[in-house]
Amino acid sequence: MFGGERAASEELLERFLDAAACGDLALVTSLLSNAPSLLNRAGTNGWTALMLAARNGHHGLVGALLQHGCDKSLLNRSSQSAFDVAKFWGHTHICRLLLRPDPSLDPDQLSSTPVSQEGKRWIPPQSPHETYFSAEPLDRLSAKRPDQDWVRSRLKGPQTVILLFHRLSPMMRDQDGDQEGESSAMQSRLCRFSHKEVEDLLERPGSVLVFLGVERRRPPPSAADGEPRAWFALGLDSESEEELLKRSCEKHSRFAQNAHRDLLRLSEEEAGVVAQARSVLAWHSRYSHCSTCGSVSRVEEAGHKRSCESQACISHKGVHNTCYPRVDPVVIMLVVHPDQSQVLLGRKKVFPSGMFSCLAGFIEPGECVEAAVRREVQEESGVLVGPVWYVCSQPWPMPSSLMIGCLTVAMTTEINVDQEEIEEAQWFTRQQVVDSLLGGPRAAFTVPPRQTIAHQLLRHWTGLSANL
Ligand SMILES: NC(=O)C1=CN([C@@H]2O[C@H](COP(=O)(O)OP(=O)(O)OC[C@H]3O[C@@H](n4cnc5c(N)ncnc54)[C@H](OP(=O)(O)O)[C@@H]3O)[C@@H](O)[C@H]2O)C=CC1
Ligand SMILES: [Mg+2]
Ligand SMILES: [Mg+2]
Ligand SMILES: [Mg+2]
Ligand SMILES: [Zn+2]
Repeated sequence: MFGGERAASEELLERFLDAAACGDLALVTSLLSNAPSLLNRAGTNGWTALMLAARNGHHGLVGALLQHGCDKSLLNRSSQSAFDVAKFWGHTHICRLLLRPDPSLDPDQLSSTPVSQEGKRWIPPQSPHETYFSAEPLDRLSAKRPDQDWVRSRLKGPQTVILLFHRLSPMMRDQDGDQEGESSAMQSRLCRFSHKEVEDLLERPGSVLVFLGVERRRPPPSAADGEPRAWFALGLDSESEEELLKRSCEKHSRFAQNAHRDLLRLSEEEAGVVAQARSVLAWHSRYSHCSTCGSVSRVEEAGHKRSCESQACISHKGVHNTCYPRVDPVVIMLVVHPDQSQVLLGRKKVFPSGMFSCLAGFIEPGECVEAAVRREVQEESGVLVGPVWYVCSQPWPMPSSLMIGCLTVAMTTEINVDQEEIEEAQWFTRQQVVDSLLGGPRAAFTVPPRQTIAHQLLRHWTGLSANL
């Protein structure tokens, strides 16, 4: 290409990218009709039109660029995809658009992982929810819980869904029928039962029924009773797995064997439902007796409260902390080096080899989030930290943690691990973190799965320190 032509081409690209940044749909469309090759071209720092439109919240333009078939897997020089940019700036509606499968691709292509020009992969998340386990597809209707007649009538509703749990594991089935597969991309679904199918199980000794809520979407006009569909969880610890599995007419049904692995294969919506159900059932299984006087306690409020059978017990007066399900707050923090270009990650002995994650620890009584962050970082790594910022949270139903995700800046850098809990801690550079998030041969360590808040904090930090 001659110098003059190149300058004209660069000028055209600049006009095109400017139009995309401003959300000028008419100009973008007209430039594309004359020069279709502009679609995936990148300007300074590797930013494409799609990234600029996503950055500035231009929903219509993002949709139009996708319809033109633009490549949403491209990464800029800070290794950010258009999705990362949209998520960073809080444009959830654009995130949703970017996650929609591309109808023009054949199904085989859809399942393959996109590859960028530089050969780096962008692994699309499943949905724009802040964190896995945090979706709230059901309206919990907590005010209805004490109304036993209402709860009973919803339980018998023709559309009602009942989930079966055996020792805190939900009955589920793998979409592709592969029970042994290890791929985290493999999807599983919860097995759903009607009232009729499990009616007899409700009466079994030790069974616990928990009302989870009703679906937010309106029922179809054809719905038998016109009521939104209600969801319940039924915990059965004394029955045998085999007996319960016989009730499923779906092939390959099974109970989750390893919660940390199997529960991460559900859709975001079902994971949100399981987060509530599993934590409440775990509390019932460990608190069958009153922790104040030792008497037997009974289930109340549709599975959301327990009351001591002894009328004389002081747990009936004042603040009944022992009567409600547990939520254990945990701080999880990404410690940023004073030079801002590295972060501190640690390895627990139980981690798979090569995996490093954020430091974390339970908040203790009388401690605020900031103090817990400072104490746990010092205990586990010997590093002293200063300011603390909240980023996002995640329910973690193993069994009832609420992870409070923070960023904090170190004031000292020398590492001295506690050896009890953490066997190794290390500072990693931004490039090492980015390469590890992308996977592949350049990864310096294995990152925790994308469903964990530790993964999300790492992504958040690479976004913050990128040129967004
Ligand atoms: N989603 C995510 O990304 C991540 C989730 N997590 C979860 O966070 C939780 C806590 O992290 P972890 O680093 O283990 O915590 P800590 O650093 O506080 O250490 C755990 C130890 O604290 C004690 N402990 C257990 N339960 C409690 C409690 N309710 N309150 C206070 N101390 C307790 C136990 O000691 P002892 O055994 O001696 O009783 C346990 O070994 C875990 O459940 C873990 O699964 C952690 C990291 C990442
Ligand atoms: Mg810890
Ligand atoms: Mg600790
Ligand atoms: Mg601790
Ligand atoms: Zn009591």
